[in-house]
Amino acid sequence: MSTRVAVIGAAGRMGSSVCGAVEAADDLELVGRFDARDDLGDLGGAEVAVEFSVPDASPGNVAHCVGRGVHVVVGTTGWDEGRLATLREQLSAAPEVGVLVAPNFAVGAVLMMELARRAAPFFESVEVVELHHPDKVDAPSGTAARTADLVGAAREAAGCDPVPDATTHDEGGARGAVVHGVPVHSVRLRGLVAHQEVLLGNPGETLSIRHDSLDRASFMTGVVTAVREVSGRPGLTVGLEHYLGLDG
Ligand SMILES: NC(=O)C1=CN([C@@H]2O[C@H](COP(=O)(O)OP(=O)(O)OC[C@H]3O[C@@H](n4cnc5c(N)ncnc54)[C@H](O)[C@@H]3O)[C@@H](O)[C@H]2O)C=CC1
Ligand SMILES: O=C(O)C1=N[C@H](C(=O)O)C[C@H](O)C1
Repeated sequence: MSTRVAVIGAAGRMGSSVCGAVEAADDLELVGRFDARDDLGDLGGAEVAVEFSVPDASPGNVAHCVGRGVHVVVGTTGWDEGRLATLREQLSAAPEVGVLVAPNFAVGAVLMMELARRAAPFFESVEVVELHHPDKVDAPSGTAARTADLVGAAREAAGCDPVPDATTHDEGGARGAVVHGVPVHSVRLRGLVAHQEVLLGNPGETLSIRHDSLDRASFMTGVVTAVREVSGRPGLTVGLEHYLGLDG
């Protein structure tokens, strides 16, 4: 029996790739493609929805799915703590439904975040540089925000000092955004897809942890894995690492 899948944001860069990946999988059946202004209705009878739209629309779309008992795999950015708390409440009324919110579905990016989290307490300095195609509407990227959060929390738990920085004049914001005490810099450049480097420094040494998504194919294995597993993981999961056994 195939799993019936709907894609929300289906006309977009990610949504159209996901439609192709679902169609190519023998055990999945694409039953609905939805984009802006479409009525999600019964989601074409889907058991699982995949949501790659825009940050402002994603919470409403996910709530619609949860309200109809449809499991959801969410890749859209913008899921801050407030939005996640609201989703947890919605899920408490539908305890059988599984939702995965993952800032990045590329296996290498998940490993980059985990390596950065583990390395961060051993270094005085840490900064994140994310680089993306110029059609991206949000900055910093969801991956960079999540990385900085994980790194900041790990440093806090280890009792690290704040990253050293003598800057007193930065009228133009050249030192970037600061997320959980970690400077984050965003580059938008034609020709790029999705890239990130975590830079760590100590006296006399640096460590760079870099991941490059050269094609949206990099996200599809993670998305398809999540579609297959989400119904067996009720409640809210944040991060693909939990589906890959990297959370132990
Ligand atoms: N988690 C991950 O691994 C990845 C996440 N992303 C994120 O996924 C999101 C989408 O990225 P792209 O596909 O590159 O953007 P895109 O702009 O190509 O596609 C977004 C699509 O959503 C549609 N849309 C707008 N409002 C909608 C609504 N109310 N309901 C349904 N659809 C609506 C748009 O018409 C468009 O077709 C972004 O937040 C991006 O950061 C992107 C790549 C990987
Ligand atoms: O918009 C993109 O392209 C991407 N968005 C996600 C993010 O903001 O982290 C994941 C990946 O970086 C590609």
